Amino acid sequence: MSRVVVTGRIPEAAIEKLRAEHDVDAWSGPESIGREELLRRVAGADAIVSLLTERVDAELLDAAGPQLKVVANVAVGYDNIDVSACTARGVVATNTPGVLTDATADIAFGLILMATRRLGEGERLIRSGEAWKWGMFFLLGSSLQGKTLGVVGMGGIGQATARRAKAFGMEIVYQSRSEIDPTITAELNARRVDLDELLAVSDVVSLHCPYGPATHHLIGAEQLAAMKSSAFLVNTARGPIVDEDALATALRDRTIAGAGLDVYEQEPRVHPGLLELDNVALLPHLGSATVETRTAMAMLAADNALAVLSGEQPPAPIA
Ligand SMILES: NC(=O)C1=CN([C@@H]2O[C@H](COP(=O)(O)OP(=O)(O)OC[C@H]3O[C@@H](n4cnc5c(N)ncnc54)[C@H](O)[C@@H]3O)[C@@H](O)[C@H]2O)C=CC1
Ligand SMILES: O=CC(=O)O
Repeated sequence: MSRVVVTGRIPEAAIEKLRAEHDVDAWSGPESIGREELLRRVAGADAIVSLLTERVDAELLDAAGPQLKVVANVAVGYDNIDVSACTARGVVATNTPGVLTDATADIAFGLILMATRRLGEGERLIRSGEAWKWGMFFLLGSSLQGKTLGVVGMGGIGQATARRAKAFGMEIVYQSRSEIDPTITAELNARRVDLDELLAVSDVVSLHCPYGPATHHLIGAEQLAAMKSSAFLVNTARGPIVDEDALATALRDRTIAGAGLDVYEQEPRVHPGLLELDNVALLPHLGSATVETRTAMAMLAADNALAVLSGEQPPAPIA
């Protein structure tokens, strides 16, 4: 029997699956586990099932000890994990791709609608108790039909967001580091462009690339200035891909028309400049937050951990 440490609350079905074979120590406190407690608990662990709020770095891996075999992140994004530090210690790192693709694309498209149709503003107005009535020019937004969606990072979630946009009558352009299956781009009638062209031609720019040194502040003042003044920026990827200071300024000065955000540079802190603005829709990192999706993510993370502990190839290794 191996020792499995789970760093936060995850669906019970996944805990039961792990418990059927191993000794499981699952953090179940109402708050996230503190760093000191985490460092203490991982000592002697053979597997760590981690949440994206936990930093898995050399310090944590060393605190676990040389018997550690696997870090199974319950997320597709793994910018919280130092993968080279894992590799250097012979620890397999895994993630949960695929199972959260549709849920996250739904939130990306929800933010596109919130931003372009001013849904948050309308909701806030009703709840404020202020008088309102239908008017020809009341809370006018922007239509999506015939407009262009620019997808930055045409992986699983980028493609699923593009599919939704196509159903809304949008044209698709995309920028991606890797080659995309031509049958998918043909189905979406999607045209590959570089970032400069994408920013210049898109009415909505939606970010779906991973976060890392190559994408830190990929969108800053210069890129925002290169967008149409009528365009919207949507970020469901990771906060630090966007320079939030620059975004707050661009939204305030109407360099761009609006934005929709699910992720933030210093989560859970939201840039105070954004909180003051009406032309940005703000969600609290809800991308994969459905019962079905979170269960599927936790089960995949459990399968990843169990496979490595049995000496098998995990279903979703990071590299
Ligand atoms: N808001 C939320 O709750 C969620 C956020 N995410 C974020 O979405 C990201 C994408 O997830 P998936 O689509 O499943 O991953 P994926 O690996 O299928 O797609 C990522 C795509 O980005 C491309 N890419 C990598 N570097 C790039 C760069 N510098 N510029 C442009 N494209 C680049 C890759 O080639 C790949 O096509 C995750 O890394 C995660 O950070 C994922 C799930 C939920
Ligand atoms: O942000 C969520 C993820 O799975 O990545």
